[in-house]
Amino acid sequence: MRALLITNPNSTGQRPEVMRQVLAHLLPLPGLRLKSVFTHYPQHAVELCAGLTRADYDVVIGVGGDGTLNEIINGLLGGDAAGSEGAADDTDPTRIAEAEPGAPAPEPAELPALALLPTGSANVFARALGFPQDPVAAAELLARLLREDLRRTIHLARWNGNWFGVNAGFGIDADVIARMERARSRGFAATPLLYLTTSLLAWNRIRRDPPQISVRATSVDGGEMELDDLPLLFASNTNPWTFLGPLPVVTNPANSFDRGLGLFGLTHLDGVGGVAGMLHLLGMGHSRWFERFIEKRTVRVDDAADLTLRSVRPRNFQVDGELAGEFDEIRLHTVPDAIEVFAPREETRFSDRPLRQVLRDFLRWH
Ligand SMILES: Nc1ncnc2c1ncn2[C@@H]1O[C@H](COP(=O)(O)OP(=O)(O)OP(=O)(O)O)[C@@H](O)[C@H]1O
Repeated sequence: MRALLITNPNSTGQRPEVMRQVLAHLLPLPGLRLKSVFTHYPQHAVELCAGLTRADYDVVIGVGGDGTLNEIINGLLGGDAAGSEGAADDTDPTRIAEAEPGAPAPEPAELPALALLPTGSANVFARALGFPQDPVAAAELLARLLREDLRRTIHLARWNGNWFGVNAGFGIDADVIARMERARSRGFAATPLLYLTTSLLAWNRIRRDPPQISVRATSVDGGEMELDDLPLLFASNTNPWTFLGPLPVVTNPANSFDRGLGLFGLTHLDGVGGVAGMLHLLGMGHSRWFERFIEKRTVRVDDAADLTLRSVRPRNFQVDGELAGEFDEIRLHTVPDAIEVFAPREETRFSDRPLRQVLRDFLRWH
């Protein structure tokens, strides 16, 4: 088996000692021919993966966080990375509405399969696939998956021709990422506690100045939905949508890598309903009575094929945890069976954890 290991030295948990232990699990695999490279700058992983086929490598193993994953899938599947870079100043809705949805995706069997070892801060993709947060434990699991050739094909998603694996949206998620990037540039570590504090500040800000997002969604079975003036809206390819340390933010419990995009929104942020919505986002309140209570205040689609999000004015837009620029209109769609991944077969059902377990995990993490 020929493997390309792409390591992002800038990812939060990357250390030489971690790499040594990761390689100690992978190198003894019989028949493995491993080439190891480091990324030298943002978007380098896109260049490293562009045009690779199964004839070059059987598997590309990313060592990094969700940003590294995003670059690898855009390289392998042919995303328009230049388009996302240039998007920062492009807020002309006409141009975006007419944007090409992107070149057709290659067949999964023609591409190297994908694997990811989590050395980022959130690592939503790797953890939602069932990998442990610790990269060395994840490498041990990956070694077994490679040895037994345990792979599955998963859905990915596109935005204006580019690809994403985890989530995308404009609103509070993008604002939190913008604030986190500012904090990191000032030398603060991207700890879960900083994420939590930043999220609460951003929540307070959008309560005072709600973004007014409208959405048009078509589900895989052809159903349609149109809503306006939502203060909060997320689109996700994974379940959970994100993690705050051990705390999974579960927006769409029925969502998975085998279904269309999940869409989750809140209609109001104020009052008891607003607090309930926030608790729900923090992984609490998946009991039947709580679900019924917030049902009237939430918008949820678990299997969306196509989505158009609009904001009354240009807002930060985030993709897989990285800022992609400011937009007032974005088109997203799901691509079924887009890529093979080495991952455990069994689904991880984060939303089934009882409240006691959620609280225990949260306290242990502190
Ligand atoms: N050599 C490098 N120097 C600086 N930045 C890099 C380098 N290689 C990759 N990058 C950039 O680092 C950014 C962050 O990477 P990544 O998302 O993998 O880690 P993270 O932010 O720690 O994790 P997570 O997204 O899971 O929170 C990516 O946007 C990527 O473009």
